[in-house]
Amino acid sequence: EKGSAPAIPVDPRFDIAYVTPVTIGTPPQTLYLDFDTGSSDLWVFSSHTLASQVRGQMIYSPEKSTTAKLLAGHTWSIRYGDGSGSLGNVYTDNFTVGGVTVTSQAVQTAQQVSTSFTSESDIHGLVGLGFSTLNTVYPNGQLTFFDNAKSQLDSPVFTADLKWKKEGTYDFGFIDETKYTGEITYLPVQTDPGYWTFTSSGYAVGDGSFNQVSISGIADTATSLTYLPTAVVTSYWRQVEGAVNSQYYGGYVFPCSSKLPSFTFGVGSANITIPGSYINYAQITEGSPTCFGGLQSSSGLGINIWGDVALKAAFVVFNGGNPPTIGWARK
Ligand SMILES: O=C(CNCCc1c[nH]c2ccccc12)Nc1scc(-c2ccccc2)c1C(=O)NCc1ccccc1
Repeated sequence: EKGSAPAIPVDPRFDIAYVTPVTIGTPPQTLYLDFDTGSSDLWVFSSHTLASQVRGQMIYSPEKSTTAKLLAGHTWSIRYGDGSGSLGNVYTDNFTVGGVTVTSQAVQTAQQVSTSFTSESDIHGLVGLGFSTLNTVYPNGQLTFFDNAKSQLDSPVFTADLKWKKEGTYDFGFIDETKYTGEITYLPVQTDPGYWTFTSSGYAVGDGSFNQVSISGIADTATSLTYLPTAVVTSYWRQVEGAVNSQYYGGYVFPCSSKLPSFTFGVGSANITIPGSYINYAQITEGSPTCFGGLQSSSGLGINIWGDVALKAAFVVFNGGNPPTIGWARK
């Protein structure tokens, strides 16, 4: 089996996230979910979510699905690094994305969500594509959609082809050769604690010299920006006149009129180049002459995150084989 589904940017002004249509239950209920390689819970806005915390999101109503089954005595609660989070109960039901169906997928129904999720009416939940060890369901952890689907896929892989301000795709079970140029470079993945963690071989700013330095970080489709070590990020923004690391705005800001240099990162003996335009993330407020950078320091996080700003410059293969590996190609 194999499938393909669109990755639709939530806000065409700036790619804060990408959502993908899925159907849950019988008869099928359609929701648009954020596919997330940086976590492993599949949770949705639901008929159980506090009404005051729902603002236009589509919801999953298990009571309207003839195939929904409550996973009695199970609950979940997740907290993301940005302080956002959600919690609730668990059902199993039919879950389909891009034509691939898992018949008894654990679907975590939210009873409560934090304000950042309430305010994002285009995101109706998340589909965790990290390793199932990160799943928060208690007392028994549940498998991700990919772990459940793996055995029925032609190949135990999924790929991300995210695009700048345009619709991209997630493919399941196959690698579409038309989506990339040159070769795919595969790297080993550290699966502990459960992220797709790999080590980049270094970086270059614009057409400057390449700095050979190992940068261990996670490939995260649901983190908008890219967070790298301070030394790397400082050497990038030093090339931009007027760029400052603003305490007030919580990161590097710069004059929107700047022409930003590209950022190249090493993957084995190959490399991926992020065009400067991808690193001009957004005006700090509508109409402001000051813009917020898409490349920020990871020093406050304790982890380096290759988020959408980096991923959308590449074709990325998440290989769930034994051992798992991650593949990068230019496109
Ligand atoms: O959680 C995810 C992926 N799901 C995000 C879902 C989500 C959370 N608000 C959302 C809002 C909209 C859509 C999806 C989400 N990735 C990881 S791995 C490690 C960290 C981390 C650990 C410690 C400290 C910091 C990060 C994060 C993290 O918190 N990223 C979000 C972020 C990272 C930095 C800054 C802001 C956000």
